Amino acid sequence: MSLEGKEKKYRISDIARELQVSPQEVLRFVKQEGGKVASTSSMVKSDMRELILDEFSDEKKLVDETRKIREEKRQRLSRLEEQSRKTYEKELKLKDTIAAKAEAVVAGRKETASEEPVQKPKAPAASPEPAAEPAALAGQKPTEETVRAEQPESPASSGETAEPQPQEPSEKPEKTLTPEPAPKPQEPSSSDTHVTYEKPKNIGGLTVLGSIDVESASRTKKKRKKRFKEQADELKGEFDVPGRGEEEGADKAAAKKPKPARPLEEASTGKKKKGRKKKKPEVDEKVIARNIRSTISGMDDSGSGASRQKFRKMRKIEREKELEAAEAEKEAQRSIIRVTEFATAHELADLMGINAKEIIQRCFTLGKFVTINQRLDKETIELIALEFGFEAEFVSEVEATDVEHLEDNPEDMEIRPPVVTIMGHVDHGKTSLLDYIRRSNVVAGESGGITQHIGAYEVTLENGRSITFLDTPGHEAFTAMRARGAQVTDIVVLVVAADDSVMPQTIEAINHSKAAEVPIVVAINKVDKPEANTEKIRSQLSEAGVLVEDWGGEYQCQEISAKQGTGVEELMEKVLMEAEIRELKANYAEEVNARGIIVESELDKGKGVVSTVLVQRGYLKVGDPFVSGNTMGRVRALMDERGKRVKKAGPSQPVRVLGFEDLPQSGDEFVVMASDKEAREVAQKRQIIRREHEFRRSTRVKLDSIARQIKEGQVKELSVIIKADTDGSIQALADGLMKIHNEEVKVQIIHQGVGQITETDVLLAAASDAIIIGFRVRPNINAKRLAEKEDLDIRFYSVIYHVIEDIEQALEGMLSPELHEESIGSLEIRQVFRVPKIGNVAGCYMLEGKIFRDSKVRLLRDGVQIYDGQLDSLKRFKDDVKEVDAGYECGLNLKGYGDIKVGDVVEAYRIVEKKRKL
Ligand SMILES: Nc1nc2c(ncn2[C@@H]2O[C@H](COP(=O)(O)OP(=O)(O)OP(=O)(O)O)[C@@H](O)[C@H]2O)c(=O)[nH]1
Repeated sequence: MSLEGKEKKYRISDIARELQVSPQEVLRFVKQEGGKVASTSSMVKSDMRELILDEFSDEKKLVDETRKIREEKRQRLSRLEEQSRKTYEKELKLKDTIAAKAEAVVAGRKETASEEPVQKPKAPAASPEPAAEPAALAGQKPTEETVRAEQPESPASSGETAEPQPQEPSEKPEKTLTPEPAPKPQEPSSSDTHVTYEKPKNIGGLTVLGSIDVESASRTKKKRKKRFKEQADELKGEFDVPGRGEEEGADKAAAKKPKPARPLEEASTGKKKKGRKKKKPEVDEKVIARNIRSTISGMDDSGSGASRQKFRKMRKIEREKELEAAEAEKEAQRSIIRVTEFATAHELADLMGINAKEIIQRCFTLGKFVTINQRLDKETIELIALEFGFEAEFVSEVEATDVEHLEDNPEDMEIRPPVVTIMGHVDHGKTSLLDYIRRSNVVAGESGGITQHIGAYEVTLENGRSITFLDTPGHEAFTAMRARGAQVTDIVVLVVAADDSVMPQTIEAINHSKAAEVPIVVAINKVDKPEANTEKIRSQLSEAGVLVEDWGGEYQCQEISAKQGTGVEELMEKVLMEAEIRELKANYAEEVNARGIIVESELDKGKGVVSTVLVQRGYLKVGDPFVSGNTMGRVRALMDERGKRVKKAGPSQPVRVLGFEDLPQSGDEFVVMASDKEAREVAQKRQIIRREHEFRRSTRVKLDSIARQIKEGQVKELSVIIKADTDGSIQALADGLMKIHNEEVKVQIIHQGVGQITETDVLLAAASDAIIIGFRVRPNINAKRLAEKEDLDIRFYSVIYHVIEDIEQALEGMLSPELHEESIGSLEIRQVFRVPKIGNVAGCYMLEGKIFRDSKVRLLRDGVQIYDGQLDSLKRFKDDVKEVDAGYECGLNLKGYGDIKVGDVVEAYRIVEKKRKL
């Protein structure tokens, strides 16, 4: 009674097994439904079980269908086995009979009767028909046995045994066997001793235990035989695997061949009926086992679920191999130290597991004096590491301070939604596809809140499964992320317009996906257009190395119309199928520290830094302290793409995060730390290293430090911008520069032009890390300021030989102390007075700096130098003065030069000697 009252309970893992889904998935669902369960071995009541079955109804259907198919196949197979078993039994019985008869014939008669039975069995053995008989003529069985006991041959089979029967009894065989001589001659057509068939009729000796209507029985038998043969052929065809069929055939032949030999031996020796019987099952088992194996493997090949299983198996093996390789690499990596440039002696010592003193001593022997906290340059680090038997691998600050990746507990790993990027050529419909998916799945299904662009969004399909799309169409974003070491995309949907063709960007997308080893699902778009030619696209794709499934390849392909929405659902199914094959999993444990990747960041006026984080591990929760790139923070708020606040976000879920101290970059890793303190420590460490880099590494190529930069491998070519007063000067300079030979570095002129140095020249130089050579030209004021700000090297020359010499020496690191021109002030000529005896006098306004009476000056017209010399006089009103400051007017005239015009600029400069920096 109490048992009846007790409701039946089911274990979660059993239900999961039944549904062939992950127990964790079921557990999660039960928890979602409010079930109080602790683990996958917890029990649930039948109503919960119903709920689970309901939730996983698709999976259940699939499982049921697979089971049904398997069951059918198994039944057919066992039928076949049964038939073949019976056939063998029959054959062997027949052989016994024949052998016995042969003995009798040898004993009782003359002739070559002993040969006949040997060949005859061959015929029945070749055809499995008799197997149908026992089933059909069950009533005969006892007859067979009884007869065998007395005179084994005759009743053994009503059909085939008819041949030997006539050898002994003459009465019955005639009745029973009259219809048989007809079929017999057909069977042993290969035999050479058919003649003897006629004779057996006279051989009597059978004991009749009962009579049967052989004619009708044989008709039915024949029919059945025929039917069975057809069935067997059909099944054979169905189960046969190329190559296996032959094997099996060979097996059968092998199994059959010895049989005729046995009766022959035995017939001649006339013994061992028992022994023969004992051997029978042995042969049968082997053949059957082989049949089963080949049939099952045939089933495996044909089953769609099985191919997935196969793939999983392959993946498992692959993963094991990867693991082994990783282990081997780990071993090899033990002698490699990952160090940032400009690490301190102390840090380096820590990394190598030695005392900092040893490093200081070693540096001393190398002629370098360093202190424990002194930062070492790349070259020194490499040298010291080598001295201690290590190889230095230089890493970025983020890599160096990478937060330890903790192992995931396999129990916490659950299937996660795939992350998809849509790629394709311009105008092939990427945005339209994204829009359609979004419209049909997101907006429609949700109420309230305006969907914002957050760089990624999750779509839940009708079947309840989700896909996360990275809303950054195009391979640039994909590649940019990858360049930062972030592999976020699981699957690429490659959109190709059916009314166009495979285009350069399509090829690029394919190459990028392949390089990243990301699977591609092809979407042939715009099939609604009359000019759409999908076959052409398939062919072009195959040429581009993407052979689609319909053409026998491995890439799934779906024809769609992003505009009308046709095929989009199927496309999503294919994406999910691809994801399923890949078994994308993530750690769903509540207690692990979440990790993710920054997809996008922006500075919001009201909210501060807002970043979209794609969670990859664990649950990101409000209040979590984190570090991301060089910044850190504490999660102040989490929002979905509709701006709705959420409390947490799990794997593959994109979420807007508030609480960053600074703007992180997309592709930066986002790691939740145990405490604010730890987060701050890591972030600060990264910031220090970054600052040090910026400080230590001169980003600009400078002529006086180029040799060092070449040595450090930072510079492989010296880019030069030439600005000169005339075309002739440019040609002469360019020719001279191109002749400079240096093994490690080559000179490349990236731009040349006549006229003053402008802001554009400076910007170009800044962007391409070039130096500017001004040959008898000067920069305008803006260009000058920009060059100062950008810390750009602009060199001024008036003699071609000096340019070539300087560059040659610079490349060799032998640049002599530089005679550097320092501009001290500039004036603009606003009036020109003609003074008798003196010549032209300029009325000027001091624009900037100062001018001294003994200053060297050059006259510039439109930035081009037209005179270089000295002042003849410098006056304020009528008085001679020694200097004039900015903002004042003055009068001056140039020594020996009177061709001055309003608007010309007089630049005062001095030559200073600057030591070469190396
Ligand atoms: N007839 C038809 N037109 C489509 C289809 N899909 C996209 N289009 C049209 O093709 C044009 C380009 O589509 P987009 O979605 O902007 O293409 P895209 O690849 O995102 O283009 P970019 O963002 O410039 O790279 C638009 O005018 C769409 O209306 C479709 O399935 N059928």
